[in-house]
Amino acid sequence: MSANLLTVAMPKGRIFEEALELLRRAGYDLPADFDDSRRLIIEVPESGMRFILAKPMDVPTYVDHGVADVGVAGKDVMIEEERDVYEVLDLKISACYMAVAALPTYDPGKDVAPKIASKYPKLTSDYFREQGEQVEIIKLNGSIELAPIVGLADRIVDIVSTGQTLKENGLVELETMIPITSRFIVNPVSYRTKAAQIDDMVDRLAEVVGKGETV
Ligand SMILES: Nc1ncnc2c1ncn2[C@@H]1O[C@H](COP(=O)(O)OP(=O)(O)OP(=O)(O)O)[C@@H](O)[C@H]1O
Ligand SMILES: O=P(O)(O)OC[C@H]1O[C@H](OP(=O)(O)OP(=O)(O)O)[C@H](O)[C@@H]1O
Repeated sequence: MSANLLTVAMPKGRIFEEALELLRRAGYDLPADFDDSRRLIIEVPESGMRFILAKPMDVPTYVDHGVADVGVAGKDVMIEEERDVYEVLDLKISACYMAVAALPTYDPGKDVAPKIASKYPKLTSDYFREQGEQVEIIKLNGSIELAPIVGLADRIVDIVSTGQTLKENGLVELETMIPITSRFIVNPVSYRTKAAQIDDMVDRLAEVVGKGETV
């Protein structure tokens, strides 16, 4: 791998397509078959970039360790991971929010230490500590809405986008917690050693994000 390329950690999955579109609108000439394979490293030397395709939750880890110079990560992941990276730009893509939900029959005053299921144990723990409520957190890796239905948890903390998953599983939202969008993140050392390349990328992205707002 050539060392002078800017390494960009991209989240696979939901955010990927929107992030790719943003990069293209920012003037990066990315191959049409960019996302058509199982390759995890894609070099685009003509744009001076190398992309590494990671699980969304892992993007800040790659950037923190400096194996990626920059990356794209959801605000949810940034809060949960607490990595030593700079969050330099709100890309305003993949918007959703974090919420507390439960079965409609659930009585919030009932339990001393209610069980809260979530994929985000740290975010959940911080939130309830700030609320002054003692809770027991049950970490799950997905299908969070299942937990209250089968009696594993009293409430859940999860991402809501359209609200369809809550609705189809008969859950109701109790509290809206945090609005989420994807962020452009930078490794602090890279920000010094590759300042020109990174500043240019931030400027170009900021330009299209700004334009997007007025459409
Ligand atoms: N409806 C949504 N559900 C989950 N994440 C969403 C949603 N809308 C936007 N996002 C953003 O997408 C990111 C998650 O992407 P994605 O669901 O592809 O990955 P994942 O959670 O690792 O999924 P999986 O474990 O199913 O592979 C979140 O960090 C969040 O910022
Ligand atoms: O409000 P909605 O538009 O329905 O989106 C929210 C749902 O999408 C995500 O789940 P995902 O599809 O990533 O599956 P998972 O439960 O396995 O994480 C999230 O965890 C919610 O369950």
